[in-house]
Amino acid sequence: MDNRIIEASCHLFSLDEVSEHCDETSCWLVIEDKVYDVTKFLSKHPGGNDVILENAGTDATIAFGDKGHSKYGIKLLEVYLIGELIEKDRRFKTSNKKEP
Ligand code: HEM
Repeated sequence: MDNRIIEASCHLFSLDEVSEHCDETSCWLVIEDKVYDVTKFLSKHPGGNDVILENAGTDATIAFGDKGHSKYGIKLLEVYLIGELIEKDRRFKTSNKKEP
């Protein structure tokens, strides 16, 4: 298990906080209640930065899932994981993490 991921998952954010990171200077996405900072990935995205920026600061679960990303694409998300949503903003309710 990757310690970096465990540590990153301890950070809890609200959707409001995520929504402040909505452009190329700071671009966060929510996918299945996890929060990703993909700012550094924008210029590397094979699908271009526009499609990510259109979803910047929002829950991009559907947008990401709709494009049929490969296993590699899904795995790559882990690199950009910074935390997860607070309980009240979760849609998937899969986390056991307690809020501080
Ligand atoms: C809402 C967000 C996103 C949208 C709408 C989106 C859309 C797309 C589209 C349309 C392609 C196809 C490009 C082509 O074939 O010309 C693509 C490819 C790809 N995307 Fe995304 N993407 C999103 C976020 C991400 C994120 C966050 C990652 C990883 C950190 C990622 C990783 C990849 C990879 C690796 C490919 C190449 C094909 C594959 O391996 O699946 N994408 N994306």
